[in-house]
Amino acid sequence: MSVTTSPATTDTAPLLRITDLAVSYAAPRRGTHLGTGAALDGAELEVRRGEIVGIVGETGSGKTTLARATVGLVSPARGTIEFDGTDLGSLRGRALRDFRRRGRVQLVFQDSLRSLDPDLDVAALVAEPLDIAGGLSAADRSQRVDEALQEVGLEPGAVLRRRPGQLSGGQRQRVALARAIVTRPDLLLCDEPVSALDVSNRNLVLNLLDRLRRDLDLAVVIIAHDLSSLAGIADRVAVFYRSRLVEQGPIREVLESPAHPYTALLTASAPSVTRHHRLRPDDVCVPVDDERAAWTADGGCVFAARCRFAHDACRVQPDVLPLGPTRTAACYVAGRWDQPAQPTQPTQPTQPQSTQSTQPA
Ligand SMILES: Nc1ncnc2c1ncn2[C@@H]1O[C@H](COP(=O)(O)OP(=O)(O)OP(=O)(O)O)[C@@H](O)[C@H]1O
Repeated sequence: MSVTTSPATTDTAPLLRITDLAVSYAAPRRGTHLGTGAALDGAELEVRRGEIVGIVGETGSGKTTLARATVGLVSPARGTIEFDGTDLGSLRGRALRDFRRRGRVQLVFQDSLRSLDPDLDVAALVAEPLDIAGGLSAADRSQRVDEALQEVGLEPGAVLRRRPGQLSGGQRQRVALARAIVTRPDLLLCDEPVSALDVSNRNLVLNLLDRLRRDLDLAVVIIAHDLSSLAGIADRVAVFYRSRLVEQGPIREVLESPAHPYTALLTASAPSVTRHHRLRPDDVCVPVDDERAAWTADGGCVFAARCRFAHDACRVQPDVLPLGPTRTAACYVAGRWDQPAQPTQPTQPTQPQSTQSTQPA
């Protein structure tokens, strides 16, 4: 697919600002800190109108939890989620109900076959969020449904009376998107929107998301397992590992010179999207080390067990530190893996060197 450039700039205020977000599905065990068993710990994210931000990380790293917390499906244990200047955690009662009803933030679930009610036809599925919002005449409601379907490239007459089981995977994903945009949201969170699709449908859906953010001035968050589905479409990327944000920045910079060893591992595992360096997984990873795995369990760096560059300092989880105006990483040796880690001090903010020059011998 075509490579896009960011229409959003960092000068504009973020539509979504997530700060120090922590979520735990189970109460922390006595005497342990939240990090032990937390689904998400200290997540940060900013998303602007017209911007696509990718969230990438391995299974269980907290990506879906971040999206679920943003739409209020799980409650944070700590941190704030600010949307268009409002702290969503401060909303109560009627204000909260009104916010949810308006559908300004929509989540497209990972599996459209399971998330769409199999007994409803497309007309009812797409109209449902409008019915929750209320206030539309039958004619307006039907017009909005038609418009949303056309916007995602579906001919209303051909699909309105079909049920999810009578649609192809690509069509179902489009219906899920039509349902999400029918309320004219400002922010769309898409959880693995293309992971169940074949390559041609993947590109169609990714291109569609790209067009929607432009046509509708949407802020879009795309959750993915792999960098390759984000490379051609996202403006920025946030990388998660084991409930932690380990790196974020403009996607081209992150791909060309990953600062965190885990990001480097991801890029090394996706050579099709990183023409610019010669990293191999073994350059950043070692077989899991039990001793350093224990560091993680005791509050150390979440990546220490696999990291070729782990150092004594990594017994303490590094904070997310700025590497430049638009880039952060949580690593004591971010992008400077050929230099010794500081035993007690985190690295000072610095631009990562190009990966070529940090290539381990
Ligand atoms: N409803 C739940 N109850 C208990 N634990 C949960 C629940 N949902 C997720 N978790 C746990 O929280 C952690 C983060 O899960 P999450 O689904 O957010 O990760 P993810 O990065 O989206 O994974 P995937 O890519 O597989 O969807 C995992 O350890 C997971 O097992």
